[in-house]
Amino acid sequence: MTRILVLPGDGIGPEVMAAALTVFDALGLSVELDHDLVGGAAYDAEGTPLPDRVLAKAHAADAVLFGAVGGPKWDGVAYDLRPEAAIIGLRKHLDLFANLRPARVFDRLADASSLKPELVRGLDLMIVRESTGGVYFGEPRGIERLPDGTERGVNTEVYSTPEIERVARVALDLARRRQGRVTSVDKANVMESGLLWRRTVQAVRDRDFTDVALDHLYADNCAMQIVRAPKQFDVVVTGNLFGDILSDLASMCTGSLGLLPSATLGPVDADGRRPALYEPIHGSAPDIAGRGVANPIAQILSLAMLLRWSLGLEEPATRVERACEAALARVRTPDLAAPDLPTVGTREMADAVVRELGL
Ligand SMILES: NC(=O)C1=CN([C@@H]2O[C@H](COP(=O)(O)OP(=O)(O)OC[C@H]3O[C@@H](n4cnc5c(N)ncnc54)[C@H](O)[C@@H]3O)[C@@H](O)[C@H]2O)C=CC1
Ligand SMILES: CC(C)CC(=O)C(=O)O
Ligand SMILES: [Mg+2]
Repeated sequence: MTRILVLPGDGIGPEVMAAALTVFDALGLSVELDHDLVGGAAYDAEGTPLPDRVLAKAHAADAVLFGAVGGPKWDGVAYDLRPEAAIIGLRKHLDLFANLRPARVFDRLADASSLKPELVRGLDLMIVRESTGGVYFGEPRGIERLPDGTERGVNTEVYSTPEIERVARVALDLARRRQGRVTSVDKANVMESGLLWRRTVQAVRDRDFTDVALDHLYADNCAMQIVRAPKQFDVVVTGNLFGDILSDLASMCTGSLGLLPSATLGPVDADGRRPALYEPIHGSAPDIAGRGVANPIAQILSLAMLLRWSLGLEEPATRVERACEAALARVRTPDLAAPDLPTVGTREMADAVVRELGL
């Protein structure tokens, strides 16, 4: 039987996960769920944010549904034991190199964006973020004490040709099934890793994807362009750090960070299996955790991506997405509060989605 590993994590993670599972239950699919600890919850219980047991289950599962990890409680913990090491570790161990972060504006939510409705209405932007390399993983790293008693913090941005090629292929291939345009984002003007990024993406396009239009932007300009005219973009492909930042930025085109799901995909193996993890792009939101007010839509849409990408269940995936849009036309969590609509909590939002599933 198909098996999904469910890892709620910390802060609002368990709250939005419970909401997504309410929707999952309502679909009545014959899929087995296995729940386990990750992040700060696992660190507190077992002294490690990513127990070997959980990693083994993640390898064996058909897909992982992940909530969020982290929080101020663990600020003093060493990086390799911090809650965030769980998501970084899962990406690395499962070789989940392509993090797909779609920012779509639901018609009824165009007014909820921080930008003018006409700038965002109809927006369908796909950010493809490389997620197993770059400065989050590069060596050397650390904080060292210098002879004069001051300290120096070091992180290293590293990308190799194969790492860039494989994520470029994912982005170019996706564009083929969309509007046929990719924008590659780097800082080639000041960073050698960026120059290699730019040359390599261009070479992949020129060799195998001549039907796809490719252009290049510096990351600072791209951030400005996303706010100025987001609809100019189709697929954006970029490294780990820029993709992390630009996707949070893009979320506000849609109205809230609480709306953006993601899929993180690994390489397809000889048996046609592809490791994959699905999670909202937001974090554990400690400032609102425990109050039952978090927006669960990003987590629910992550479930929809899982159904489509890992289980091939296109129809239920589309049904969940449509139900989210319909529910948002009726009720809102506080992050998207509208004067003419009732403001509800996480659980009520999930119930509203279930009501719209049309089962
Ligand atoms: N993949 C993961 O597990 C991630 C973990 N983190 C971790 O999460 C913790 C908090 O990080 P922050 O910088 O505060 O980022 P965050 O994404 O958790 O929150 C940023 C802001 O957005 C709001 N927000 C986020 N999700 C929301 C939702 N579903 N509904 C309504 N409002 C929402 C929060 O209340 C907060 O004001 C840190 O420990 C960080 O390392 C951050 C990003 C991703
Ligand atoms: C722990 C961080 C790298 C997570 C994050 O901000 C993200 O993946 O968006
Ligand atoms: Mg982030």
